[in-house]
Amino acid sequence: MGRRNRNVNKFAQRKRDKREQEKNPQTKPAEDTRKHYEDIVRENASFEEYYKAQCICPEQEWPQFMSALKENLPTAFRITGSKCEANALMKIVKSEYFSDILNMKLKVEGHEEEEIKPINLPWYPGGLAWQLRVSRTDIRRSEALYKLHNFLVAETAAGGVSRQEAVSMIPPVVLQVEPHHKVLDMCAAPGSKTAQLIEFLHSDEEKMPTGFVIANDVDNSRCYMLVHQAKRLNSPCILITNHDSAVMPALTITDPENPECTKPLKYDRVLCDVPCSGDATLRKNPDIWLKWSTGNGNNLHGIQYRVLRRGCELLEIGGRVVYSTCSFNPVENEAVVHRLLQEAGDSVHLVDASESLPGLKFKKGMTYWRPASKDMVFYEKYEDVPEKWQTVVRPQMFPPSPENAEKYHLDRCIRILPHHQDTGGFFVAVLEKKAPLPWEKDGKDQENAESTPSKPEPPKKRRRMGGYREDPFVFFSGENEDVFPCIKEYYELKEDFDPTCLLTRCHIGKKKNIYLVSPIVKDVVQRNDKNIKIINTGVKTFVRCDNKNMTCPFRLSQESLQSICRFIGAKRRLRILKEDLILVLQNDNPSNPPEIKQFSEHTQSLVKDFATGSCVLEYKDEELDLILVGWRGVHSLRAYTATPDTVHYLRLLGADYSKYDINKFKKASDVPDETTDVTENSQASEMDTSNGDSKEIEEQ
Ligand SMILES: C[S@@+](CC[C@H](N)C(=O)[O-])C[C@H]1O[C@@H](n2cnc3c(N)ncnc32)[C@H](O)[C@@H]1O
Repeated sequence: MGRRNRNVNKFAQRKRDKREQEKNPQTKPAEDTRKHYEDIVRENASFEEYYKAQCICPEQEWPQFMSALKENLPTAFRITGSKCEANALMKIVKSEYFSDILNMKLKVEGHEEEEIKPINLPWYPGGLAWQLRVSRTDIRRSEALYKLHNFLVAETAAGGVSRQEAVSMIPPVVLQVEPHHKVLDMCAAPGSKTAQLIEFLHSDEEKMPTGFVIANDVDNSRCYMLVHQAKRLNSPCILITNHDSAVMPALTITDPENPECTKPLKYDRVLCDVPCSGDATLRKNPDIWLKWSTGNGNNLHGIQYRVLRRGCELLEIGGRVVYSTCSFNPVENEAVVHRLLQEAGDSVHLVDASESLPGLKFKKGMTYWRPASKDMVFYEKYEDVPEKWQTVVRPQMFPPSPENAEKYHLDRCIRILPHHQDTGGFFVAVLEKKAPLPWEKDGKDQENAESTPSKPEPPKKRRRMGGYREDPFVFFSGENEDVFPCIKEYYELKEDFDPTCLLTRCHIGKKKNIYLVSPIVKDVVQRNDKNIKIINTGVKTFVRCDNKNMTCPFRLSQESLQSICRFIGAKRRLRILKEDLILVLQNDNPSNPPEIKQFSEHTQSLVKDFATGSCVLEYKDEELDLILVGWRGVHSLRAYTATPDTVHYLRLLGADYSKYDINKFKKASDVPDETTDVTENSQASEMDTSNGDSKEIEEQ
């Protein structure tokens, strides 16, 4: 897995906003909505009454709770990518960015001067996550912080940093994903937690994980946000599906002990980050102050329970489910967990996950609460609920009786309140499956059937599925697949490379892009693509490039270089010096690449007998181990990187990238001509986001 990314959906969003505005001039443009957010009065009497009555926070902390909730949310981010790149970036962050702002105070409109003070989140593995005491908007609007802002934007685009709310990072941490785990993310879009799951899956960088992540969402258009996330992380071990997870079909895989047979796919890890009222995100989404009502939580309890229940059914015995929401409401939280525990008997237990979150302040889960109807009447027991509310306030929403409360250990749930450590609020519960669920034991459940001989699928009625029809996933048949022999020869692919893990997205016609998946993902796709709508899988590996100076019609793509590099022979690899790598990166204009005579003697001698065409550029020192897609032209050598990646590598190499580091507060006339903005205002970076793919190959 590597880092990489594109800004395309931001660009596309702006286009959509513009089109929407043209169609419907009443629609407020995004900037207006932001202004409107600032005008919102951050108060809601029902919200206060409801949560005071639930005792969600100790009485003496109530003022701090409410005042934290009314503040804007601090910025948080994680450093991502391979271990050596993450370590190098961490050093740069601390020395170049944080040293500048450590004692800086920022005057934010309408507030006292604020210290920015970066805080390392003690509970995040590897110390890779940080929080700054200023909001995203404050960073964007402050000239004093323009370099930090540029850094965050460019590294987010390059995949070196992920901006994510601090508390939202918790569920993947407590899920404890390992490289061999089969993971299901049931409600995954837009995918910030999926990204973490993939990072944990790839924690052993030496090997391709034997596990995988299925990222699912019911909303077809939101599934494309997941595609964007997956592309950023370049993993061949992810599959994006589009289904209602409350009725997620049981998929099948080949039984490894009996390859002639299939068995039901059970997951080792399941994340249920369910749809919720979102009232713990009030700091980020102040419009919730305007529309908050008890009805929201009550209406969501049912779907939240069904998703969790299905998650537990699909879980392997011994496996772990994490249930999370960004809501404070016990009806959406403890009540859902309690309902599941009650029905599951001894087969599912709540786990105390606090040890895996050292230094995190939180409140233990509640064992008592009172559901309320929309008119703010609170009920002690279901029998008190008037008939007209009985379909809304359901019996399963009530807490356990005092004599039963202890056995469920609801206090093992974790509730984070905004004043605990100046974050958003959050709820998380970790459950383990100890035995089959009571309704799985009767043997009637087909999904639990043992290994069964695989037979050809009977023709099925094609279900109508939402959204566009996806292109097919067409796997290579093997060594003899028409284009494979020339690829194998040109890149000297090793014998252990399995060509059947390559696929294209068309049955007929010239193959254009060739994608790679891991063997287990191939198995899941091949066995199930008629049972579930698969939106996307595979990482772009070879791209058609019919070029007269290359004997193979396919060049490498940066996206899968981390996965495929170990199979590529010495014939197509160039280990160049630091100064030469800097030279290609600083001269990334495809129409004017550096000529071979400009390189060091070392590199010139390597290139002398090196055939023209696509290749791997390698650079290694005590700290860095970089691989980039390159192109050896007749007279030139260049890297095939998109602008954010170019900046990322120059930054890691300690080279000059000032031409990209624009101070947008300066007048255009003050900025030298050759500068190229890589911040979010730059159309250049947004368009040029395809890892160099959009740049035509020059040939001399
Ligand atoms: C809280 S968001 C998930 C956030 C996501 N896990 C992340 O970290 O970026 C809830 C998601 O659940 C999806 N959703 C709602 N009902 C669903 C269902 N029945 N099955 C699957 N997904 C559902 C929504 O479309 C939404 O994208």
